[in-house]
Amino acid sequence: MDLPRGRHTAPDTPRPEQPPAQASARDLVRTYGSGDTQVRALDGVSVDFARGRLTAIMGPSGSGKSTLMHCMAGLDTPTSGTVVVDGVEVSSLSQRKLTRLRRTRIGFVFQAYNLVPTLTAAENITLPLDIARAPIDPAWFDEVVDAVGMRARLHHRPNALSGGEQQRVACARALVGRPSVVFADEPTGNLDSRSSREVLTFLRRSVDDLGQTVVMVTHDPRAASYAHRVLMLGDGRITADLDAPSREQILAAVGAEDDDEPARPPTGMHALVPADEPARPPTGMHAAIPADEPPRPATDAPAGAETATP
Ligand SMILES: Nc1ncnc2c1ncn2[C@@H]1O[C@H](COP(=O)(O)OP(=O)(O)OP(=O)(O)O)[C@@H](O)[C@H]1O
Repeated sequence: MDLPRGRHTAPDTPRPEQPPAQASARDLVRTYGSGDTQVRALDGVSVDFARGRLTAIMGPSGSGKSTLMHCMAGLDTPTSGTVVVDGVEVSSLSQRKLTRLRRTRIGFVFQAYNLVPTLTAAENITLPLDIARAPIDPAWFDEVVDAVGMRARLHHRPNALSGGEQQRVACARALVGRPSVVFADEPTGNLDSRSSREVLTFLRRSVDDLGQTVVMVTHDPRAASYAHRVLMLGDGRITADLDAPSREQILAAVGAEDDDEPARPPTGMHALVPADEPARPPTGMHAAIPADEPPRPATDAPAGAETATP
């Protein structure tokens, strides 16, 4: 295979330095349609997503990025091949068990934030757990909320939040159930560069500081440079596998020009929290949810809370 220059390995080469896989695909094929119009969106993809790593998936439009992620997350069914998430073979599950897996083991972040407009930020964050009737760990809720810097905005509804803030709420919602893997599909696609940096910094910190495993589809080399690893797809196959590439290496792999964007911001879990944000209250998450708020029907669940959709 003709891989781009840089630190790379062939896709199927064992990666001894990697921690154990949290999610894997073997010989994944996904075709759509039949006959002359059949599209082979995935053409035999085998990949391991290591635990505690941020992996970016890049590639031209139509190369199979979303299809790969949807198959990994149990949102699409492969034509052949296997997907294993957290030791469970996703591709063999019944619909009921698949729904349960998505609710409890997988977090989602989409380009469209998919927040429920009638709920506050705090309620949106806990929505998947509420629908799944799963317990909420107040300390973890606090940690996630502070990590995304949304402490001062917990009572706001989405229409009172900026796009970046809404996406940070969506990130917190994806993480609050401590999923095995978070799948993020173009999480910065609707954001300006500052908000993108905030969301990407959080996603990277969620891996480095909270031990999360994140797989992110992106078109943006700058976004991909936050990843520990970048996979390139082309025509439904993995064409490059880059370890901790620089933005220059990513740009070379995608054949794009550098646009001189400033370097990534300083790291640090709480770097996102504005300096003027008030100190967090001593109480746990229940202080964040108004007592007079009516219970939410399960039908409110947006696509982003799909993990919790019955
Ligand atoms: N539901 C579907 N029915 C038919 N064809 C599909 C379907 N979903 C995806 N495809 C086709 O499969 C191929 C891969 O699509 P996919 O959305 O995975 O690509 P992508 O790399 O995510 O593209 P983009 O960057 O534009 O989102 C494309 O040719 C697409 O048209």
